[in-house]
Amino acid sequence: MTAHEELIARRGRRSGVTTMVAVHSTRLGPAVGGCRMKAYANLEQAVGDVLRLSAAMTAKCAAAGLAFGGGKSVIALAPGQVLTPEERRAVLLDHADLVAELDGRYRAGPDVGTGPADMLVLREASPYAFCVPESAGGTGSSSGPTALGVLAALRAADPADLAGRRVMISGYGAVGAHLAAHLRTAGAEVVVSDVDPAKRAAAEAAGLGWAEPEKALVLPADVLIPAAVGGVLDPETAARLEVPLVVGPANNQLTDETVADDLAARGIRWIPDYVASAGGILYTLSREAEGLDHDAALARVEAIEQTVTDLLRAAEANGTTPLREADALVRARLA
Ligand SMILES: NC(=O)c1ccc[n+]([C@@H]2O[C@H](COP(=O)([O-])OP(=O)(O)OC[C@H]3O[C@@H](n4cnc5c(N)ncnc54)[C@H](O)[C@@H]3O)[C@@H](O)[C@H]2O)c1
Repeated sequence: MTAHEELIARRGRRSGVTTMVAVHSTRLGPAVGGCRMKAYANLEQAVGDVLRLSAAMTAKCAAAGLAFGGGKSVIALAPGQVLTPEERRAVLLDHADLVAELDGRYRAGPDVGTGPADMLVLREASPYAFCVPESAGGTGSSSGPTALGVLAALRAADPADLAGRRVMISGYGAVGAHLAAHLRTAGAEVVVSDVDPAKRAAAEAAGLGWAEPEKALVLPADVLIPAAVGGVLDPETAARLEVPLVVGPANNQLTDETVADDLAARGIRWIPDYVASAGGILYTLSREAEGLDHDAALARVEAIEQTVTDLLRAAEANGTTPLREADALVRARLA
C-alpha cells in the first residue's frame, strides 16, 4: 500500500466524539468513500479502519475506471454508545466541519452506520456529500446498484444457470437483502445468515433458509457471498471453505493478500472485493458527479461483468489470481 496523502482527526466541539478522514490518493481525482459510524474499542482501531478502507477505495475507483481517488471517514463511537437524535446531529455536524476543511479533496457517502439522511446533514456544512435522498435531488441508498454489481461479477465468474443452486449470503443487511431477492427470483436456493437474530423472521418470511453466523462461511454451497463485514477470510477459514466461488460486496474480506493465493491453490475462485463491490459507487458518481441518466449509469454497473471476465482470463493465461491481475490493473491506472 502506498502512503496516504492525508489523515485528519478531531474531537468534535459539539459532540465530543472523535471523527476522522483519510485521503489515500487523489491521483485520479477527488477522493471518495463512505462515512462509517461505529463503535471502536479504541482510537487506534478506528485509525486502522480508516486507513485500510480509504486505500481500498483507491483500488475500487481505479479498477472501476472512475476519475476519483480513494478516501474514507470514520465517526468513532465509544463501545456501547447510543446517540439520541440530537447527539447524532451534533456528531454529523462536527464531521461535516472536518469534511468542509478538506475543500473537496474528500467527498463522503453513506457507509456502515450512516445513510442518505445523514448525508443531508453533512451537506449543511459542506457540499461534498453524495447519496442524499432522492427527495433532495440525490440518488439515495447505493445498496441496490451495489447488489447489481455483485450479480454482474457472479455472472462472469460462474455463467451457469442459478436455478436450483445453493447460495450462502453472510450478512442480511441492505445489500444482502437485495441480493437474496434477485437470486430467489433467478431460482436459486438462498440461505442467509446474520449476527442479528431478529433478521431470521424476515428472511424466513421471504422464503430464505437461515444459518447461524459462526457456521455460515464454511457450509457447503455453490456460491458464498460475504455481505457483512471485512476480515472474514483468514488462512484458517480459507482452508475450511466448501464452495467453488466467493464473490460479495463486503470490503476488505481477506485478512491479508496471501489468502487469495490459498483460495486459488484450493481451486476456489475469489473475486476481488474492490471489483465486485463497485456497483454502488459507479452508479452514484455516474449520476451525481457526471450527470448520466439512470440507464447509462446502470450500464456502467453491468460492465463489472466484463471487468471480471477479463481478470479471470488474465489470471488463467498468466497463472496468477484475479487479485493479482486486479492489483496490476490498478497500478497501471494509477501510474
Ligand atoms: N451499501 C453499499 O452500497 C455498499 C457498497 C460497497 C460495499 N459495501 C459493503 O458491503 C457490506 C454490506 O453492506 P450493507 O450496506 O448491506 O450493510 P448493512 O449494515 O446494511 O448490513 C450488514 C449486515 O451484516 C450483519 N453482520 C455484521 N457482522 C456480521 C457477521 N460477523 N456475520 C454475519 N452478519 C453480520 C449486520 O447485522 C447487518 O445486518 C459492508 O461490508 C459494506 O461496507 C456496501
